[in-house]
Amino acid sequence: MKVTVVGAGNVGATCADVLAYREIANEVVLVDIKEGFAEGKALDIWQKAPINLYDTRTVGVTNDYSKTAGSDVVVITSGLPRKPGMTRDDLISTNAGIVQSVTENIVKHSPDAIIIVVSNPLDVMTYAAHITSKLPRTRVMGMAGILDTARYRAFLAEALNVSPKDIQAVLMGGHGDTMVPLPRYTTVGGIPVTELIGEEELNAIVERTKNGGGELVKLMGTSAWYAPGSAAAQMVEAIVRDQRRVFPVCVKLEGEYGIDGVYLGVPVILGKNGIEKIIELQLNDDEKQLLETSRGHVKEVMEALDKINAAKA
Ligand SMILES: NC(=O)c1ccc[n+]([C@@H]2O[C@H](COP(=O)([O-])OP(=O)(O)OC[C@H]3O[C@@H](n4cnc5c(N)ncnc54)[C@H](O)[C@@H]3O)[C@@H](O)[C@H]2O)c1
Ligand SMILES: O=C(O)C[C@H](O)C(=O)O
Repeated sequence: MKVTVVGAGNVGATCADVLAYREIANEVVLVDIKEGFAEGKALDIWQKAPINLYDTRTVGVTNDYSKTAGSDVVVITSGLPRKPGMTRDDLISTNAGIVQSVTENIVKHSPDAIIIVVSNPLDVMTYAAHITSKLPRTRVMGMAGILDTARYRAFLAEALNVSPKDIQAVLMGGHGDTMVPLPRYTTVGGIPVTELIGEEELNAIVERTKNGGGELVKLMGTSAWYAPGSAAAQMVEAIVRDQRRVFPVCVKLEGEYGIDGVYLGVPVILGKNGIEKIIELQLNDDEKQLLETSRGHVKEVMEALDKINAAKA
């Protein structure tokens, strides 16, 4: 299995490293626009192989997509991260240009690839990659839900003083302030979370989760990478090993949840064909309302992208 990761910065290099040391792919190609940068990162990861004992070959290239040819999965992390005081949506005009040109190159050299978008604003960059690639929606998806759910699970594990391994949760909607954590679908070792934690504390955790990316941007001056890079690698693993994992993933909705033509995080089954199935939960009225708010926000940013593209055309 061959996996390309575009963008050898914080998230891309972390993702490549996880793919390598966990031997999720046989070959990982890292691509960056900065001269020598991807080559350096790939060499560093390869030099770790004798220490951490793995065989995955890592190759770095500067903007040379011929080396990515025949990739089974491509992860797009190229683009600016936000700085303190910015929203993810502030990145739209710069990152749309980058994601669209990268997608053209990917599809030219790997027409059968499955594409996982990580660049922000996530839902709209998934839209950008999808319309540029012209691939079926099952093969172009965005990573955010695994990360947002992991933050929620990590905060819950801390509050309950239990292993994060035992916390199962699902979260829906856009990757931003309007994301929709679902306490009704959160369990701790099979026990509904609401039996273990008070409403006020749970609400505080939900709010912290919604602001999870911003909390890290404030602390570090740039956005997160360990959890995001690992989350993207987990999606790659589900695909290349045909694991049929159930994850929240950003995908174009075509009637599911009563939503058409908007890219939102929903629970899916992820396997060798990409999105094998979209799972439709029976949401209650409050949850439906939250999802509708999220849909409205993502739709607005999608329209902003349409305007940017129309102005360029
Ligand atoms: N979806 C998520 O949950 C999530 C999580 C974290 C970060 N992100 C997003 O991922 C993106 C990357 O974040 P980062 O922290 O790795 O940033 P970074 O600045 O460390 O790395 C980005 C890399 O992209 C490269 N790049 C820029 N234009 C390129 C092009 N045309 N072709 C190839 N490479 C190009 C840059 O040279 C840089 O090395 C940001 O947009 C960030 O907001 C998303
Ligand atoms: O917060 C960001 O800008 C990066 C990413 O979307 C995250 O949630 O960590």
